[in-house]
Amino acid sequence: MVNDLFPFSTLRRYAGVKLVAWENCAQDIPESRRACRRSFRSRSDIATLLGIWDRLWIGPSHCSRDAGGVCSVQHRLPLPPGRSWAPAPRCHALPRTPDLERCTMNSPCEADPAAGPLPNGWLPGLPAGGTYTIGKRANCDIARTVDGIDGSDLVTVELVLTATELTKPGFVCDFGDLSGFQQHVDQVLDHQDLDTILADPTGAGIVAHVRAWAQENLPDDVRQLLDDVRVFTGRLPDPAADEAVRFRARHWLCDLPDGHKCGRHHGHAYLVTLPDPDQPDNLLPVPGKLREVVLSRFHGQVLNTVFDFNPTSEHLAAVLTAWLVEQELTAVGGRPFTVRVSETASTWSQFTLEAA
Ligand SMILES: Nc1nc2c(c(=O)[nH]1)N=C([C@H](O)[C@H](O)COP(=O)(O)OP(=O)(O)OP(=O)(O)O)CN2
Repeated sequence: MVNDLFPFSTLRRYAGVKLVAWENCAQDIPESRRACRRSFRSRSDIATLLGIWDRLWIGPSHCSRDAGGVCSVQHRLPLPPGRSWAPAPRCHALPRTPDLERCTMNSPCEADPAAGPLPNGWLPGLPAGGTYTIGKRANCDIARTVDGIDGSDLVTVELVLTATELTKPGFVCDFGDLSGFQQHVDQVLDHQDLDTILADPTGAGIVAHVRAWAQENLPDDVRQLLDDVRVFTGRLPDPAADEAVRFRARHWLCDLPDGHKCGRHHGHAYLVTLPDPDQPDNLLPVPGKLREVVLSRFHGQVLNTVFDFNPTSEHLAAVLTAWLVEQELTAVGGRPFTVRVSETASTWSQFTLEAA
């Protein structure tokens, strides 16, 4: 009967990969809220799974066969009459699983013989004291006159927010809370002649305009975190090769409102840089050991399986800062590095350890 509902041939397709399932998730089972994660790998595991199949939720939402490390069945099992499915557990802390099969974005899971023990001290955990800073950028193409000369250009406006305590796990505030900023720049400044819109169309005038908008329009709790408004003129240069580590990885974020796009399983082309603590617009060369650890441990991975915390860019910046300290790698003057992690062209997060 079980085989009719969920043919063994279907299961066999997954026999070589790690199968993740959550037990006790059916709505009519009292302990369903305690989503209990189980892994099934071998044929005999799958026999066990068949034995308890009607108590399983097998999750389609976050993992896929090529997801990197954790793979799960893509469809729900049919239920016997009278049983109903609970909603999929949206977020679950997966344990750190360094020895999982490593999957690249383009190839199916296969064991990586080179994946030895994790580098010494990895992961150090999240540091206790320090400052988290996030930035959200919006671009506008503008015409203007500055000192009687044409000053038309591409202008990037950046909101900078700072916190020493994260409000929700991993967030200074959700970048989504700043979406009104992007809309304002798009609607009011972008593709406009600023001479007709602002009393002062220079960088200082744009900063004053955006600061006033932010004071009036950001949600109260977000406004309190606003530290700076910055304006850059012209195309921003790409960091030099030795000043950045680029990696691609997948994740989903917990503690976001229902329907938020970042709660879905998605991926980013990440950029890790080390701003000079004295001159944040200058980047320091990335130590080879940091490059190595980021590429070997993050690239092509599902970050939720690498960390046992919400893999926001703030958290990534913080653990990398802590790791550099643990490795005794320091910035100019022997000070701890500040690490910046950027998920998208318009967002970044960085962490600076509290001065000892
Ligand atoms: N404080 C944080 N908030 C969010 C993070 C984060 O790491 N820290 N991450 C995300 C998502 O992963 C998302 O992909 C990036 O955020 P988003 O604002 O949506 O950035 P975009 O560049 O895609 O901006 P759009 O204005 O939506 O184009 C969410 N929040």
